[in-house]
Amino acid sequence: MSAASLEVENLSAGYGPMRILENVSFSVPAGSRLAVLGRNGMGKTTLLATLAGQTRRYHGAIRIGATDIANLQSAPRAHCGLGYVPQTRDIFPTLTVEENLFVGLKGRPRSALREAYDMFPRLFERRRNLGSQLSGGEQQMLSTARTILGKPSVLLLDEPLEGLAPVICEELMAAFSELAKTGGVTIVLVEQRIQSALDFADAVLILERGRVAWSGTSGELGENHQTVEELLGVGGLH
Ligand SMILES: Nc1ncnc2c1ncn2[C@@H]1O[C@H](COP(=O)(O)OP(=O)(O)OP(=O)(O)O)[C@@H](O)[C@H]1O
Repeated sequence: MSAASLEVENLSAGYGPMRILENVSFSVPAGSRLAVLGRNGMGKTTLLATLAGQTRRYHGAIRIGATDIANLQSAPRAHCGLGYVPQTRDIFPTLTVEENLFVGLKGRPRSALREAYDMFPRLFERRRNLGSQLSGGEQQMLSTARTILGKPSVLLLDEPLEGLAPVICEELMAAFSELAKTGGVTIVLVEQRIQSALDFADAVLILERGRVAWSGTSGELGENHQTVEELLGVGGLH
């Protein structure tokens, strides 16, 4: 699939009766990169999980290109081009790296595995290792590569750098940037490392208690120290 736009309109969602997101609206043009920022517990993961169809949606539209996917279950959303890499890095620990990647092929030929190995050469080196034998960074690479093999047009990444050493973070961010440049995919990134997110993204959305508190370009936020301090609770970018 090629990159598609993502449009979210008046989205309210939560868990059972507990409303977390309130009237969230934003749009991400095809092929561009949005970073979703916010302090802990502000609804970032809930937003991605809602886009992926894994929470209770009260109302609102979610469009990939011209298709409204809001009433679809998770699996058909994936068929419409939505790729989701959750914070939990849902890999299969008892399968090898290569077997994990097979799951992502979704009917594509085995030769397509080359795309995953080109993106993350470490996975090729460890292709016969079990998922449980991978480091945190390698698990993140595997989870991302498996999703990418499904050729999503919109890719949701939830805190891919969490708990990883700086050198691995750089490796991952470089791979994501390369993917965004050449892979024909629209990317929504939830990240705590603000500077990494700003370096990566074209546009930024800040969530505060489940609502959009600020949106603009990465450049605008980088210069807006007051907003960074008020909404992200940090004195400077890191
Ligand atoms: N499965 C769940 N059931 C009920 N409430 C939940 C569930 N998951 C999250 N919440 C609540 O929803 C709110 C938003 O949580 P969410 O994980 O979306 O925030 P976040 O911005 O991603 O936080 P963090 O940066 O800490 O990961 C929090 O108050 C959290 O306690």
